[in-house]
Amino acid sequence: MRVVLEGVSVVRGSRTVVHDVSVEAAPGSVLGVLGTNGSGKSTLLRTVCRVLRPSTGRVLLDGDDVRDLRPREVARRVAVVAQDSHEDFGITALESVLLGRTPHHRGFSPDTDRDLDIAREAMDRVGVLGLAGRQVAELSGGERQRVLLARAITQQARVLVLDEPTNHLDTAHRLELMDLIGELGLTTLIALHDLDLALAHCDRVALLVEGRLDRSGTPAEVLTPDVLRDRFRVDADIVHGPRRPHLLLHGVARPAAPDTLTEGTA
Ligand SMILES: Nc1ncnc2c1ncn2[C@@H]1O[C@H](COP(=O)(O)OP(=O)(O)OP(=O)(O)O)[C@@H](O)[C@H]1O
Repeated sequence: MRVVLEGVSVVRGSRTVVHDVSVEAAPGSVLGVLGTNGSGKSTLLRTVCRVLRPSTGRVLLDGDDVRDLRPREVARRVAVVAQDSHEDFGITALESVLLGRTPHHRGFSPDTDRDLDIAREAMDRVGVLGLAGRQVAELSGGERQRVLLARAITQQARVLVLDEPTNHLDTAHRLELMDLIGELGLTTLIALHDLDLALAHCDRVALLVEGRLDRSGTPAEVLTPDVLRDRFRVDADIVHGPRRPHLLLHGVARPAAPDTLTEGTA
């Protein structure tokens, strides 16, 4: 499914926090949404699942404006793993994952054996089947994050929206999650702070700066040493390892010397 954002602006409170962003994710591709804290990544992603409405512009799912789709239809097309979700207390991990089947039910019909099979298979794929009977409230942050991913897979949507899904994960689970996203073959929009993961696992990336699209392209086109210094305040290089490119971080970029800053203004 193709996801197209056309001139999307979003107002939160009294401020416009996303300005006129146009970006596209091709069917089955992984689009990384990058930017420093507060640059508007979560806000932009929330327009795709219609949690937030653009004040101007539109979001198209295979050509259909999400505003014209009923909530159930949006949920059938788009699965979301939000940042630090605190829902689901008082239920088990399996019950939480089964909530992913809700858009496929009529009214309050009970879960079927097929729903259970789909949920268990997703949990197995994400490596959390062993947690099925545990209370969500008792899980670690990383375990809960993986349960939420299993729920998103259980939803069987063709678009996956992930807001910082690697936040709580240890190194191996981070890499496994990014590999799994690739294997799922869904159109994926993913907000990431880990630029090394973005470099290796995204087909394209969109860089937001203060709510505006600064640039987009392949990770190698966007994540150049100049952009890393100017937009992320880090000194870094891209190095090519045997299996994939890596971001080699040297440290925080030093601010430009005062004489450089005033150059040309005297
Ligand atoms: N409910 C709200 N009301 C007003 N402003 C908000 C609200 N939620 C977020 N903002 C502001 O919108 C801007 C973008 O926030 P957003 O959460 O989209 O950024 P982000 O890039 O996802 O940040 P982070 O990397 O820190 O998660 C920020 O300046 C934030 O303070």
